[in-house]
Amino acid sequence: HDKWEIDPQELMLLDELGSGQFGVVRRGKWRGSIDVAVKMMKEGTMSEDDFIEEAKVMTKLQHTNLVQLYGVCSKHRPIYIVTEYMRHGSLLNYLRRHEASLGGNVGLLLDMCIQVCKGMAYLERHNYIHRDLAARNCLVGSENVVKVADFGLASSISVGSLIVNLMTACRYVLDDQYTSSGGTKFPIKWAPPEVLNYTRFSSKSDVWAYGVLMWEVFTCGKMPYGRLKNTEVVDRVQRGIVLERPKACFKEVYEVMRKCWSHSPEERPSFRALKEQLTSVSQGLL
Ligand SMILES: COc1cc2c(cc1NS(C)(=O)=O)=CC1=C(NCc3c(C)cccc3C)N=NC=21
Repeated sequence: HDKWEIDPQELMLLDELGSGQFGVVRRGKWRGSIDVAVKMMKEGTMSEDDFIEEAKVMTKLQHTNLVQLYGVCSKHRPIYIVTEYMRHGSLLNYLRRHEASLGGNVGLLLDMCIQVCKGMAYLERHNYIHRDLAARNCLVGSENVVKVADFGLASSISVGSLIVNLMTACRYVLDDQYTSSGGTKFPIKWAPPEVLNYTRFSSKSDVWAYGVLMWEVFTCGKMPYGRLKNTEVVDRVQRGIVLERPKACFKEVYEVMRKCWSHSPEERPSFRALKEQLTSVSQGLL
């Protein structure tokens, strides 16, 4: 990926952007004026190949609703991945910080969902599975632009998705964001039955997670299933109990969420179909 190699001399690193969901990320300036975000590979937490793999996946995927890769600095350690800078940070933080102004604005909430849906429809079209879609893994830029990020685990369905499934499971073990004492804290609350039971990831398991993301958006960042323990959530999901309708969410939109939570993956709409449904609901609003 020499095409994607960035000269570290052209990068000026600024403040840290929180070492939360995305690992250690810092704001930066590239060639003096371009705002960027720089993710450093944490030594020893994940293999270098996985880190470079994430960058490789990002070089293949370009869409207005996917966080755009600018390049990598792989000639020194730690390795850097450089992307466009999203000034409002994660969608989850944005929703929680702006509940007052966003709460009543159903049109804006729906528009954010549609933007994520467009990014996911692009991944679906290119046969990539995200595997960890949630509001914490989306980023917000100027003018309420929302982009899907952290598709580091995305992989093409054709290429050994079983291996990636196993890797995914281990990543959740390795990555301290997902482990807690005693067992891995797999993002249970965004996982459909077939993932909970057989780690069978697909674009339709991404659709289930997208339904939960819609619920996060319309509740302005509430935790799905509140304080229920993971075991209780697994039990409910397997018994077909789904999240309740958020107050801010009117019936047509909730109906779309519910379809994303169909027990069998085949009954869930594709992202392509979701995009049509949600845009027509949104036009009905105007
Ligand atoms: C303003 O606040 C932020 C802004 C960003 C941000 C986090 C915050 N703050 S926080 C933690 O949400 O509170 C992460 C990024 C990012 N890309 C991340 C990225 C890189 C660099 C490499 C590979 C993959 C990915 C996803 N572009 N802009 C921002």
